[in-house]
Amino acid sequence: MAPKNRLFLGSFVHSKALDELEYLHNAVVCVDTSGTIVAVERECDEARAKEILFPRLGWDMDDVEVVTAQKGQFFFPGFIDTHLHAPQYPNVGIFGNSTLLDWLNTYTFPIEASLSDPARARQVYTRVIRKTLSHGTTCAAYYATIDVPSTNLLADLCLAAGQRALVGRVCMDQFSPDYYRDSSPESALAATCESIAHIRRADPSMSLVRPIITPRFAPSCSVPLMRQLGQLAAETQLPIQTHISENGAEIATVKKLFPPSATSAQDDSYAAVYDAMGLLTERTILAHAVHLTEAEAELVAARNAKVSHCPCSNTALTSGAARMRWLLDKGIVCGLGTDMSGGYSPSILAAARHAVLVSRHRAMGRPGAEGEREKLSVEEVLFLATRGGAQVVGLEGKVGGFEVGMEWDAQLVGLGMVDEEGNAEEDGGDVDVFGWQGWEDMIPKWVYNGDDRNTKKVWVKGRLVHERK
Ligand SMILES: O=c1[nH]c(=O)c2nc[nH]c2[nH]1
Ligand SMILES: [Zn+2]
Repeated sequence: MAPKNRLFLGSFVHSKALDELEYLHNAVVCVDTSGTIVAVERECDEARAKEILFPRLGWDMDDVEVVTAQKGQFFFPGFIDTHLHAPQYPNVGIFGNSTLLDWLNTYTFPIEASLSDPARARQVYTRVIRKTLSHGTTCAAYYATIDVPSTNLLADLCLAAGQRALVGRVCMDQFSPDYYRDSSPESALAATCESIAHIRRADPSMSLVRPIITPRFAPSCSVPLMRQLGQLAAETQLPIQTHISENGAEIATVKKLFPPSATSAQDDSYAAVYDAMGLLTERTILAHAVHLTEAEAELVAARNAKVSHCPCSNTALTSGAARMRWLLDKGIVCGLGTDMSGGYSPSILAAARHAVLVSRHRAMGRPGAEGEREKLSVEEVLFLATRGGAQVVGLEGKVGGFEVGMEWDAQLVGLGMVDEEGNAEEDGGDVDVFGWQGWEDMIPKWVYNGDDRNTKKVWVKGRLVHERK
């Protein structure tokens, strides 16, 4: 069915600034057939929209779909997951007591290698896309595997399902098992180019799905491979994603594998290695950044590289508690990542909640103003989940908020309004709200207790891509 112009009515909530949400009540948002927001009007209803907006927009009165947020419901921008591994989805929740390097060998490389089976890849990727959409993730920066056909399949499936995505074929030519490793830098580069070409053919305008250059992390990439990928990024201007400073043993490995004599880097720090390889750019997404030194953070900030904060993963793998306030104070653009399956949850709402809690753990033991400053607020983590994420993936101005000219990537959130008999009027999951509670109460209740039961409908670029039955 051809898309219609759409009129969304009700309450809209989005980030205005890092620490400020904006509430638009009794508002309307008009979205045209291309999925672009063409009008936003406060204190307006359907009749008034038809009277004043439709003539201006040249819209046919009788050919518009109307979507109304009911009591206890509101529209919120779609979440952006700035870091996750699609092939690891079957392993969510499975990590035992492992830490990064043994987790990779025990759990992660075997599951990723097994996805060269096309039937399994289709099954897992179909599921991970549906699952993340059902949690309100309208855009995801995916790592696939080293296998080209299944990486391409992931991009195709995102496109078919309507999920906005960056899809990266993983590069790794060392420090990995024989059964799951690129045979040379040249073959890794060729395979990457093959996948890039496929994704570009699949979505020539890159309106929904884009390729992303993906050196797994420094330890698993040789110097020649990293250099070639850096060159490719410079030539193509494509984004890059990788991991940085997640875990102590990993950092020690980087120092051992990449002395400045091998890289011509200014020192043996993790960030300096990427910088010397041409991989630290304004289009680079660095996952974790838990243990960056002062000098490294300055370098990341100077290069305007972005950070994906993955608090569920960092806690699950006992990697550490990222210093988010410190990174933000340096002006480093940050977003949130589930990092499935280092992270155990497909939900960015869960990542947001965990980001708040990790920041409180950082605050403990730091009495007074210093500790207070560590704490992230609900408003801040919702910014990271939406507008911050959009900046991280290079889509700021296009998604992450409700302004004219932006695309309608949104979720309809529904909370459980409790009636006078104590019954919740609709299935609000664990989020019961009472009539006397205001929006400033409802939003934190959603962040702390919400889940996919509250995600009623999800749109990407105006297309309805999930509806909770
Ligand atoms: O969280 C992580 N997940 C991974 O798959 C990975 N590979 C290298 N480093 C990693 N960190
Ligand atoms: Zn990761």
